Order: sequence, then C-alpha cells, then structure tokens
Amino acid sequence: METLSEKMFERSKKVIPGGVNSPARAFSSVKMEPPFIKRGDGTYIFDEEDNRYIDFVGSWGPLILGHCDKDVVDGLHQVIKTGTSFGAPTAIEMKMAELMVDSLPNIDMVRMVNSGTEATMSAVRLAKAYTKRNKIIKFEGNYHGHSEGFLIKAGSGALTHGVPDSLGVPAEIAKHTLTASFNNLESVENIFKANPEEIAAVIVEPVAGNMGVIAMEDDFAKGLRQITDKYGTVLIFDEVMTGFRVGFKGAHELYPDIKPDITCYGKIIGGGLPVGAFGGKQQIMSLLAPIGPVYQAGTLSGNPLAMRAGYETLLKLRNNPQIYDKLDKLALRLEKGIREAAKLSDIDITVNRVGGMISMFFTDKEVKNFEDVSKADNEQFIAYFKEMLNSGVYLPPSQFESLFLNAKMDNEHIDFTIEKARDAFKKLTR
Ligand SMILES: Cc1ncc(COP(=O)(O)O)c(C=O)c1O
Ligand SMILES: N[C@H](C=O)CCC(=O)O
Repeated sequence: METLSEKMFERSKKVIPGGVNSPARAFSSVKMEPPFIKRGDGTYIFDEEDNRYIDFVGSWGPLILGHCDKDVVDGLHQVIKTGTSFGAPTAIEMKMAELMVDSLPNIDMVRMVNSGTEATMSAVRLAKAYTKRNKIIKFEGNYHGHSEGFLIKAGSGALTHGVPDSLGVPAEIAKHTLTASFNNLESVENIFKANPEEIAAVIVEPVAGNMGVIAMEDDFAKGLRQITDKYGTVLIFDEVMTGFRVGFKGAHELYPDIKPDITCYGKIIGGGLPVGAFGGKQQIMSLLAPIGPVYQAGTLSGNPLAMRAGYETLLKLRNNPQIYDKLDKLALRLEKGIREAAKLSDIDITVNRVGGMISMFFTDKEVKNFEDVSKADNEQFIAYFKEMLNSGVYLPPSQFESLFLNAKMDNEHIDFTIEKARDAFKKLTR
C-alpha cells in the first residue's frame, strides 16, 4: 500500500519540479523517495506516518540546538505578535549585528541577507569591486550556493546529482571561476602564476562539508593567506556551514592565525529560519550601498523572525560553551563506534570529523580532497543509508554531505545509532 509520503511526493511532483524545493533532499541520490516530515522534537523528526527518526541532518546544519528549542520558539512567539516584517531598520537587527561583531574576530561590520547563496554571491561581488578584478578561485567539491559563478565543480547536491556544471551558466561567467584542488597549495599557486593580476578572491569552505567533511590542513590554510596577501587578493571564508558549528567562533577557532578578509554565514545564525550574512573588514564592507558603490539589497533581509531565532540561538551558544564540548564528545563516540562496527563486518570506511560535523566514506583510503572523495563506493553507501533509515536513523542522503549533531543528543542516541550501523554493516556483507 502507498504510504502518505509516497502519495504526497506524487502530488508534489506535479507542481514542484522533482517534488522538492532543493535537489539535495530528493533522495534520488539514494535511489528512493523521501519521507515527508511532519514535525520535529529535540533530536527527533517524525514523518507523515508518524515514524520516528534520530535526525542527523538538522535541516542541513542550522538546528544545532535541535528541533523546537524552547528559547527559540518563545522568542519567535513574541516577535510574531508584533509583526513579521517591516522593511525598515529594527532593534533586533542591530543587536544581532552587535552580537556577531563582538563575538567574531575579523568582522568589523556585517550585512544580513536571506540565504547562504546570497551571502557568498554578495561577498564575491564586493571582493571584485574592492580589487577591481574579475576572476575568483574556488575549490573542487566546495559548495557556495547556487549563484552562477559557483556552479563550477561544486559539491553538495550538484555533486551528488552528477551535474557539477549547471546548464544556464553562460561560458562568459564560468570562465571567471577558476578551480583548484582542496588541500593542494600548488594547484592554487599555478593559477596565480598564470593570472597574477586577475584574481579578486579565493573562496574556501575552511572545513569542507559539501563533499563530506574535510578540514583544511594547517599548511594549506597558511599558504592560502600568504598567497592571497602576496597577490592582493581577498580571502573569503565560507562559514555558512561551519559558522558557530565547529566552535562558537567557527573556523576562526581552528585556524586562529588565518584572518580572512570576508566571512560568510548562514544556517545556524537563523536558528532554522531563512538567513545569511557576510562580514569583514570595515574598509571592504564600507563599499556597500548606501555608503559605497556596490549595490546589494533585500526586501526581507534582516527580517525580525529570522533575526530573533538566530539571536536566541547565538545567545544560548555563547552562554553555554559546554555545548561544543558535548557535541565533540558525542561525535567522537559516534566516530569510534562506527569505525568499530565497520571493522566487525570487514567493511572499509574512512570517518572524517571536526567537532560535531562528521561523515563517513566507503573507502579504505584517506580522504583529503575531491579526488579522494570520488573514489568512495556509492552503492555501499546507498545500501547502508536505506538500512539506517529503516532503523530510525535519518542521515543525509549522500556520503558527500556532513552529519550534524545537536545539543539535545546524548549517549543513548549515539549508541542506538552505532547499534543500527553495526546491523547495517552486517547486512552489507551478506
Ligand atoms: C558552505 C556553504 N555555502 C553556501 C551554502 C548556500 O547556502 P543556502 O543553501 O542557504 O543558499 C551552503 C549550503 O547550502 C553551504 O553549505
Ligand atoms: N549541502 C547543502 C547545504 O549545505 C544542502 C542543502 C541544500 O542545498 O538543500
């Protein structure tokens, strides 16, 4: 018999391309149909049939406090009674910007937008204006949203669905995006040598999460700063995923000596509502309209609901730094448990982890860049994913994505997941 989710998917597909509003959630990557999610509660989500899953997707990163955190929900209730949007300056935008500027090194000013895509797109425009150059360097397998200049050898859904170069991106635009290999400084140096006066920005996910989790190696990070300084190029950290996730100060905590010129945010800073932001040095940010010549705008930018949800989330994270220790410990427990479980069944896996971000590749090789990622066995992943889902563990439907732990999780959730992984691995070997 057809499930409610199957019925809804059929219905949605008639009116929404592919039945989804973002390809990553279509589940075609794992050759199945997605459950429709009805509600969330703490660490769990429930589908239309009321099946309960431990949620390791967390809306793809924003829900570090889990679903329906009381402070976030209370804050939203207060806001909603007083109006949802004004298209005018508000106190909560000011407080949110102050909180970010006070908390984060390297951010003198910040501009709010509505998505990570808008943040990275605007950051690059700013870098191009600042340097009066047209080209950027991005890394193979890194994902910076879906604006034209970024859909070149991109990660996430673009990678999972095998369309790294989207149709509709004109060659004249694509030619300004040069791609280098992550954790391979030589590949960056070669591009600079060939285009010494042309590179406006290098944009990087400091901990890549969109080809699975891969951290920048220290020398690579240092080298990026040195080479961008040498050529007068803007260094952009895309912390849409890692911001307030791998530590309260995001990647700044992992690479304290590397000071990016612009940093992009999204996900966690909206507490589950649509948001993005980019910030950096005053001399660069001052180029933005209305004080400067770089136009950037948004009807709903800084809207009170997203700002309040984000503000409550950041306040809670700032006031409870033990959350990060907890996430780290839980993720370590998961990492060890998964490794042991795979070993029991002689399954080759490599687990990469940074704090509460973790991913697992079906390969026995070290995974340091996109080339390594592409050697992982996808058929095995698909079989594993299905087993886990059927056992009540909701993982991202691609091994090229990160799992996200949340603050409502505890050892019990992790041990349950490990037990289910052990069963799944056993079935893979049969
Ligand atoms: C690192 C990174 N940058 C940018 C984006 C784009 O953000 P959004 O989906 O909010 O447009 C994402 C996620 O989608 C991301 O993970
Ligand atoms: N990997 C993407 C963002 O981090 C997944 C979210 C999406 O594009 O729907």
